[in-house]
Amino acid sequence: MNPDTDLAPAVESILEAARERTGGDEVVDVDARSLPDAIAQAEADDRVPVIAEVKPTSPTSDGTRDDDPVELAEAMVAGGATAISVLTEPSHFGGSPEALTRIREAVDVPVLRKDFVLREKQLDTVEADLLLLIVRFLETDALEELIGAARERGFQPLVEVHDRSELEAALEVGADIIGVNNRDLARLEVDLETFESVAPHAPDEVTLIAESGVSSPADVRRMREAGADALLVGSAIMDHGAADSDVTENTRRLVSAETEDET
Ligand SMILES: O=P(O)(O)OC[C@@H](O)[C@@H](O)c1c[nH]c2ccccc12
Repeated sequence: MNPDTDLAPAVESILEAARERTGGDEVVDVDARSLPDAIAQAEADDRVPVIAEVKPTSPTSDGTRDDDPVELAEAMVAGGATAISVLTEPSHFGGSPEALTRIREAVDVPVLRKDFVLREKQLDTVEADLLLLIVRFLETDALEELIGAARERGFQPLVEVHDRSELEAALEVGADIIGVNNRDLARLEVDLETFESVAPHAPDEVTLIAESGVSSPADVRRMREAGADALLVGSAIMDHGAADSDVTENTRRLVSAETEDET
């Protein structure tokens, strides 16, 4: 959309690092686990569909968790997570493609690769079920090409938007899994109203995900009432400030937000 304008300094430096990174040489061929199927299964079990994120740290988190990523992912699945998101960005999020590969071997839910993908070459690093593409960083033509290239390799593209015009751009190029990021990439502030204002403009057949800033069962219910098919939650589950925080319990609390009346 407006590549590289008005971004927070941390985001600028992440993009700079991403431009330097290339993927592997072997074109991957993924047999993807379906996110819509996993969401339907969660709904059938009365679990709120939560995509729990393994994020060792971030530019906005108040600490770093150096737990084994596989143990974290398994703890999230034990808490009822529908899918796992894994940050593979190394410079600001403490992530790695290897961690994702190990997690995908260890769990049987869909796994999202969360990174700053700018070029097709970056797609060939690692097999994942879903691949994040961020509209903000990509011209429409590049977005369309990357969606095609991702699908050719078997990935389900999850296209991230932040406002209505980005949503229109995503729909125009055929995105069918769309995440609305409540965090803006200019000031890095979170506002759940972002999802509420964008969601009504998405057609029903799109799988719509509320991303970022969901920290309590009340937030979960608020996003679900606004039309979220699933929620993407990192910080509230990782709880970076508390190294011994129970990731399974943190996940379960959000997953059961519609069946237990905790606030
Ligand atoms: O930790 P939170 O506020 O629950 O947010 C998770 C996830 O939405 C966030 O990590 C995220 C959303 N879009 C991104 C793009 C790149 C890196 C990270 C992200």
